[in-house]
Amino acid sequence: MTEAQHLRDRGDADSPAELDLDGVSKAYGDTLAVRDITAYVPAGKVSVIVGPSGCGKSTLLRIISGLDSPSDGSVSFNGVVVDGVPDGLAMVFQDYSRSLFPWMRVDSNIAFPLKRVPREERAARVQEAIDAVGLNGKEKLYPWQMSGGMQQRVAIARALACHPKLLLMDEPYASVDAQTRAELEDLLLKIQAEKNITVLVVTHDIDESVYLADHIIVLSKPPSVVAETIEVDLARPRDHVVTKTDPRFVEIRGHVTRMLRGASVSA
Ligand SMILES: Nc1ncnc2c1ncn2[C@@H]1O[C@H](COP(=O)(O)OP(=O)(O)OP(=O)(O)O)[C@@H](O)[C@H]1O
Repeated sequence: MTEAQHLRDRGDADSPAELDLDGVSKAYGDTLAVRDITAYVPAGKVSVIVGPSGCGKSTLLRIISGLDSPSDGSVSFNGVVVDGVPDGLAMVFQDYSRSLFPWMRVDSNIAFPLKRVPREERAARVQEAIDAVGLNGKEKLYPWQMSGGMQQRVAIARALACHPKLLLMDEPYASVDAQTRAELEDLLLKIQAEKNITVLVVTHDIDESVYLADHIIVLSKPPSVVAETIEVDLARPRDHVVTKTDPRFVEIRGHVTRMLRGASVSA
């Protein structure tokens, strides 16, 4: 068996990551933000977390990314308990204006996390990421010379250049207009299918959750638990008109809406 095959069999090479959340709780002083969250994020799929405001979605992403630690329970990344930022994880935040460096051009912003990668490979990865998000010709612009949607493409390209096995996205499209949001949703689905990455998205937008997801993790009111995990059995590739008029889409959207509005998401 070659080294590459060995690594791949262990899930260490190009294969997407899986995540296991086992009884995760997080308290901030006297405030219990999440309690006993047990959930599975399968490899090579799009999982989406939805829940009422303040239910601890961002807290969970911080714990998964190793930026914060749980008060109880654990998160495993490919079977290894997370106790720091795992290799193979990249994150995209809502606020691109704070995550991109305004004094760096697009190509330098994308190359920034690749400092330890040899120069030729770094250039190839930057080009590959630019191609993936359709930023060709914009390499030498500064972020402030671009629209919000284009800036978020830069942030996504920077994450992709790291060749992530898991892409975490915290409300990634909450700051762009509806048309751009739809384009970026399709871009994410295209990239996820082409590159076979595990994607975990937090969103407030119920339409977006159903449109993107293979499965949706619905959190309850705080202190939060998993109220339900919903398998989204809609065909891929998805399309904003065809998918959103599918009776199954309407049914799942209605179910998630009722869960978020109703008593069924009470803890
Ligand atoms: N660093 C912190 N210190 C103290 N309390 C915190 C901290 N971070 C989050 N919290 C509290 O934990 C709870 C969950 O917050 P969190 O931001 O994770 O929820 P959320 O679901 O992402 O919220 P929203 O939907 O409004 O974005 C809230 O009560 C919040 O005030």
